[in-house]
Amino acid sequence: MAPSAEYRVESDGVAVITLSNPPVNALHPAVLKGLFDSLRRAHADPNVKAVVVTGSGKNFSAGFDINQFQKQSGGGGIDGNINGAICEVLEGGAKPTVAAIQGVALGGGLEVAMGCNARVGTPGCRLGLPELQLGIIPGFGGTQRLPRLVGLQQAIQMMLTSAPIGDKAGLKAGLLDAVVPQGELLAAAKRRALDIAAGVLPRLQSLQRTDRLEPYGEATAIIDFARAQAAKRARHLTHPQLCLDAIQEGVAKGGLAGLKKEGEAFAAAAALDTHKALVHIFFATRSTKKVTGVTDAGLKPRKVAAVAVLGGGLMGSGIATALALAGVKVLLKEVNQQFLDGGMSRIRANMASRVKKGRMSQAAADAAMAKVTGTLDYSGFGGVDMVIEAVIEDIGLKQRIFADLEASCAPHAILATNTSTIDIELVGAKLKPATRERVVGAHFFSPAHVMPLLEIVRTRHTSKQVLLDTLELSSAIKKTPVVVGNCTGFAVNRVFFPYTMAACLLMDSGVNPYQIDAAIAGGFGMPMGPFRLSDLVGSDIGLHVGKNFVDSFPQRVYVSGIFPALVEAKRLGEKSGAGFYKFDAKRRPSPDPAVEPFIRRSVESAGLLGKVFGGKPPKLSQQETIELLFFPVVNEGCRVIDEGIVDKPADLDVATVMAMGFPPYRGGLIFWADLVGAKHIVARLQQLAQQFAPAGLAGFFEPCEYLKAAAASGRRLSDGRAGAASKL
Ligand SMILES: C[C@H](O)CC(=O)SCCNC(=O)CCNC(=O)[C@H](O)C(C)(C)COP(=O)(O)OP(=O)(O)OC[C@H]1O[C@@H](n2cnc3c(N)ncnc32)[C@H](O)[C@@H]1OP(=O)(O)O
Repeated sequence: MAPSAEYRVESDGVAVITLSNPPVNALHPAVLKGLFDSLRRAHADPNVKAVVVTGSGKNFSAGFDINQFQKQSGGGGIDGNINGAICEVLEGGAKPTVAAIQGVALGGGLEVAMGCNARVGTPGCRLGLPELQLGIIPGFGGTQRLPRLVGLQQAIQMMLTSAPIGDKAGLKAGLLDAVVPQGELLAAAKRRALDIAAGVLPRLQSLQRTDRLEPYGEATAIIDFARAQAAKRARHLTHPQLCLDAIQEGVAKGGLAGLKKEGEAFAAAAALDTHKALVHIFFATRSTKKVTGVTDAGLKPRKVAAVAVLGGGLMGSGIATALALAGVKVLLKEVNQQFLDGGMSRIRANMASRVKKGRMSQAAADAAMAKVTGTLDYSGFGGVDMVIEAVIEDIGLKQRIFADLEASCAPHAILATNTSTIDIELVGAKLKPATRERVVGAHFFSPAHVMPLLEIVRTRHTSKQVLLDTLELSSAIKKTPVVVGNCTGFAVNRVFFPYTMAACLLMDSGVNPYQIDAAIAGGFGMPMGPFRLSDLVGSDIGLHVGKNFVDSFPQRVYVSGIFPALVEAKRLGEKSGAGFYKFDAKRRPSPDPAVEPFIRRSVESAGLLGKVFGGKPPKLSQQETIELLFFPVVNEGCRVIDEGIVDKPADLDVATVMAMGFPPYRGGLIFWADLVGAKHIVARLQQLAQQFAPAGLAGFFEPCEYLKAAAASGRRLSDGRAGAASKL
């Protein structure tokens, strides 16, 4: 159905304009044109007394059509004409306008609603201005009208957090004038529009209102505070400040001046790489669910209603929590009563923590907990649609478990393993060929009920139906899935291993690890630096996982002496109270002088100072540190693309943002690498390979063929490699 705005005049003299662009009525230019043409028609028609604007289907509108940002540069072609039209024909035309809101009214959608003279909502509707999440600011007058409707304090909060509010909060704040059941929406909106036309209710224009705005001194203090907060929380981002500039101008000089400033600030934000990166992540996140040859194969996903989870440890209990929260029946199996009780209480604690944080009610937590049943044997396994095995990383144990599953489960049941290191083919190696088609990797990230990514690992045997069902389950439990091929580390851990290794290599060259952390966290924008992360994960885990990469890719690893030494001294990180950092009772980290002897010994045994740097530790700028750590990661990411481990390069962007904490406003690993440029990355890696060759470490930096080919041809790394043999 082509995007449009439908127009009809009803017998009571109300013109109903319906925004129509399924599924969310995004404001495509054709919808906007239709809206304004219809409004002009209504104002010119003597039979029309008032206008109601609504959306087709389940939603009012999710805002401006984000696809336009990718098609056109400079903010998708948004200009002052739209704001002019909103003022003239929506807010201030001859006939009053009322918005009838169901579902979402977000971004430009809410801005259109705020341009109307009143708003009627339905239970469950969601109202918000999430533009900052896309690296832009509201551009259809939202920076001016929202503060005038709900007050500056709440408006700024809504814009800076991008978080929508519901119908009750909307009514309380004054954003909605009434909330009525869905079936009465249109009638109630029409009645209100006719009452305004008849002068029974006042005709309010949001842009002219000042009654909800705080007094000037207070308003300035609120804006100043918001600026300081935004500078602290989003120090790499300028668009929150641009948003506040527009708000401030409106408060100081009035709504029309504010609108003008909003237009300038919008254009400035739209020109930044941040906006391009965030729009890329928006679409990339949605496109991971579309897997070539799987989701386009004409198969129907089967519902996974009951899942058995094997192992109630940290991962198993987290997975069980995620499933139960989504209403999936869970059978939790452990080897003895003590372990089972431990697993059940971990799930209960996960639920309790959500209740404490106000994220769910106690009643909802109880209902979710009631979905979980504990067991010590396989007797109930015949009734489940899927099993997720989350026991320790022991190949023999896993093979035995999968043989038991083959015997105990129904012939349709999906048999998934949550391994992060073991070859999935090996896990299913001893099963019948038909059973192997049902074996898949379901790699959750810890804590599994919190982390948003799920790596779905397919083997050469995994059937398309099993992949489709697992994708469906992943959506049901609100995880973003990335389907990947089977290799050591799959996609996420595989691109991650050179990161920690490069950090250690730099430390072993004599660079202070706290300085490295500062460059990567504060400087680049990762949630924490590699050494702080190592303390979070645990040096014992790091050492264990690292061995897999040393075995699989010996030609391009760096093995530091620091991890075995830390593990031996029981400096395991946060869980033992000390690692690279020391931790207080509240688990707050601070640099620890006691780790210095460990570092000194590691530097001495590495011998890099002498072999590579002539005895003097290198003095690297922040940028050089970032390049030394991330270019090997990009290099490995390119190998992952080249080997067909991911379906498309954008999947790696989503995976690195969601699992590694790569800053979303940099667009993910490969998007960022393209902004830096393959040519520069190759040149720098070659230079590093040469520099570290005397220590036998050229292979750690040597750029791969995919990267070199892109640098030579000028192709973007995110274009993927046409014709590459895919493992998917
Ligand atoms: C000038 C203005 O100030 C500028 C703007 O308005 S910018 C736009 C501001 N609006 C937004 O940021 C809202 C973005 N959308 C969302 O948050 C969510 O999509 C939603 C809450 C509306 C719905 O979520 P959900 O039900 O999970 O469905 P979701 O998969 O996200 O979206 C359904 C489809 O609509 C598309 N879509 C959602 N919002 C869209 C938009 N504003 N423009 C274009 N397409 C959009 C999605 O890409 C997806 O397409 P697909 O099926 O082809 O993958």
